[in-house]
Amino acid sequence: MTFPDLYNPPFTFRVHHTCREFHKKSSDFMDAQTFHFVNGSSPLSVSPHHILPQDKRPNLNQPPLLSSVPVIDLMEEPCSLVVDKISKACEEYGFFQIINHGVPHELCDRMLAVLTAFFELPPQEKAPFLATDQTQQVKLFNYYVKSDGQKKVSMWSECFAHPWHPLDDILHLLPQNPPQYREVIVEYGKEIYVLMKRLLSLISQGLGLENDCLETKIGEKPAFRAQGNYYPPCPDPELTLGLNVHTDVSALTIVRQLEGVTGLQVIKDGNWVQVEPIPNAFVINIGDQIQVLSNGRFKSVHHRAVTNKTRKRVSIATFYTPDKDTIIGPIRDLIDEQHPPLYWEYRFSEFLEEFFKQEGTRRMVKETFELKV
Ligand SMILES: O=C(O)CCC(=O)C(=O)O
Ligand SMILES: [Fe+2]
Repeated sequence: MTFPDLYNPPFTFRVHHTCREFHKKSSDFMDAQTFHFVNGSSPLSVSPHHILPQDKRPNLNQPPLLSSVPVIDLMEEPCSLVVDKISKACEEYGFFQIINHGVPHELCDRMLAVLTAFFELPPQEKAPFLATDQTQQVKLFNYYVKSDGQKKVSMWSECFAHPWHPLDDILHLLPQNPPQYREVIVEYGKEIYVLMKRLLSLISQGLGLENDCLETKIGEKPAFRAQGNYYPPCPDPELTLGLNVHTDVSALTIVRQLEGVTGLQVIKDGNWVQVEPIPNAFVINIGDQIQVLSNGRFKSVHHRAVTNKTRKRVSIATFYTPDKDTIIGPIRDLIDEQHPPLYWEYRFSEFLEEFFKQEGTRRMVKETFELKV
């Protein structure tokens, strides 16, 4: 791969100067934000605001990653076998991939295509979506890591978040360009909704609970948030990350990743394991809330996205998360003398408060709610 002769720095927007019309006056969040467009350019070197301190770099030269996460065929018979495999994967990896899930392949391709087209619009066209406060329904933003001295290092990615279902009330807030964006996310959201419910049922059964137990515990008004992630080729993948090491705050996450490009990695026994992009598969991961509900039996595992020199990567994560007023704690049926509760019961808003407090760090949110036994 050769890069263009000219050094072409990523486009930077200081939100409160450039997009005054989106400025919400009293927002501290706003003053702290500088957004870095990383698309559309292939710089010869990584600019300083993307360079991680030594101890936070990905260290890609480690020995090759030997295993990948389990791949589960949802059509396999009998269904009890599928339940057992999911249960084992949730205990051992916190991640698995599914095939034969019933969501049309071409719809998923279209979803990633419109997302890519959106990210590849000129910066000026994306500027109206730049995040100005945490509560914004539709927002374009970068994740960052706080390095020593609290300096913010942006990840080598752009993220675009908005609800994925139901969309009637917010459709007008979603991009008009590319023109198919709205219809595709509506269609995709409907399919993911069915799949999400099916997975929650299988995971409940894997815990030995009633089919609808997890769905009921997560509550009647779950939040359906989607996050598109765009990782352009990076001149020096050793210096930066696409997404910092994290666990998902959700109950459950369904990720679709572009075929043919690796990047997602998961911690397994202290090593980073690559989640191979398999044609027409979804990556499923347990979020913090199911870890707590299952009393620690199913794991919400640290993962990250690394970059590469030659190929862009795109993914969309659809999260299923409790409403802020929902009370979350270990499910009573999973507690007995051998399995004492490992977590306090909390209101989900308390969890979120802690989550935002730890912004920019390698978060340890659920650990804050651990009961010390
Ligand atoms: O790009 C990926 O595959 C990872 C996405 C992810 O972990 C997230 O959005 O939380
Ligand atoms: Fe994630």
